[in-house]
Amino acid sequence: MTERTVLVTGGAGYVGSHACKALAQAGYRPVVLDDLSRGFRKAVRWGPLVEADLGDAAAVAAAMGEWRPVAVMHFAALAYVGESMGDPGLYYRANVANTLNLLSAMVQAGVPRIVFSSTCATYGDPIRVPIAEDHPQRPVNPYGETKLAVERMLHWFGVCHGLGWTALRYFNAAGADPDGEIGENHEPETHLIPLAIDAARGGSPLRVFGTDYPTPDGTAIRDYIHVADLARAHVLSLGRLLEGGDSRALNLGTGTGHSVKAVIEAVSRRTNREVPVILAPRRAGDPPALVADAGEARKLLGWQPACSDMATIVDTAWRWHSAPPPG
Ligand SMILES: NC(=O)c1ccc[n+]([C@@H]2O[C@H](COP(=O)([O-])OP(=O)(O)OC[C@H]3O[C@@H](n4cnc5c(N)ncnc54)[C@H](O)[C@@H]3O)[C@@H](O)[C@H]2O)c1
Ligand SMILES: O=c1ccn([C@@H]2O[C@H](COP(=O)(O)OP(=O)(O)O[C@H]3O[C@H](CO)[C@@H](O)[C@H](O)[C@H]3O)[C@@H](O)[C@H]2O)c(=O)[nH]1
Repeated sequence: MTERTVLVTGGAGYVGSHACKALAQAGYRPVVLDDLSRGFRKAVRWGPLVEADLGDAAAVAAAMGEWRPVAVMHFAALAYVGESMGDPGLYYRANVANTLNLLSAMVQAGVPRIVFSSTCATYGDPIRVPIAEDHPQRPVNPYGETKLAVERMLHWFGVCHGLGWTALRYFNAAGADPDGEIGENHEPETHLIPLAIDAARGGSPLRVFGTDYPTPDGTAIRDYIHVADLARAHVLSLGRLLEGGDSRALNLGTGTGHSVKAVIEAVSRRTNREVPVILAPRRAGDPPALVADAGEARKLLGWQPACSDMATIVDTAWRWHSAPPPG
């Protein structure tokens, strides 16, 4: 076992690359395993890249044997709700079957701990807001269902193989590295804040999906959590597992909701530009309001969001989208 080495699947992607930076700053060596299908070679800056598909069980087992990590952080997944509704099989293969390859390789190599990217999409349409970890999990799309399947898989690998795990249920990841080294880069981009910024810069007008929600201004409410705060929570979760902390799921959010309209206003304020909008019908599968009760993460990890106020989220995202570093 190489004490400070952490295998980071999906470390060339948005959240994974920020976690690699936080790991390196905390003295770990992040080894990224990514097939670059939706990530970027230039985002792998804090350790080596193993270019491999998680679907290739032999390659995953070989990486585990070669690097002998003390733990795995598992970000690699497909993460578009709409895409999952069009091709659920794709999502079961990418998110469930591939994770089975990963967990099997971990058991075989004796790698005892994993921090997993789960999502508030495992809760489905909330019956209570803010949403705590004991809220019923009834996903309303295959994406959320596959993430829940992995949570159950982790449970049974824990019971049967002694695997230690933390499933971090993120709410809406947003923002960019405050130093401007990395940021959000999805192709196609479907997320609200980058699309609002693009609209402010003269791109396509932003479509506001739904103005008839039962919310104060009629638009949907989400809990936006800065990607650097997410990254820090991963490092704290890893530390907790290394110290023998129990296996569990934790919500990561701020506890404060922002409507689509409020986000647009924040982008407009920061950029000093108008955000052209088109009012559009609701997007299928979008609940009216998702807000986290993240009290457990605060208590167990000693974690506090530090840069998740909307002005900082938009400021870091705007700086990244205005001046991505070359290379
Ligand atoms: N972005 C959010 O708001 C959000 C919210 C909740 C949960 N999550 C979860 O967090 C994780 C990261 O999300 P993201 O926004 O950074 O996504 P992303 O698409 O930016 O990153 C995913 C990375 O995984 C890699 N990958 C995908 N399939 C692979 C495979 N078969 N083999 C190897 N690598 C593969 C991609 O190349 C990419 O680099 C995902 O598991 C996602 O479900 C994201
Ligand atoms: O062009 C757009 C895009 C989004 N929205 C709205 O903005 C809000 C946020 O949408 P988006 O940024 O697409 O995030 P979510 O659909 O909430 O999903 C994200 O957050 C989930 C957890 O909440 C994760 O599981 C997903 O992976 C991640 O994509 C929603 O109300 C959307 O309807 C618009 O009005 N117009």
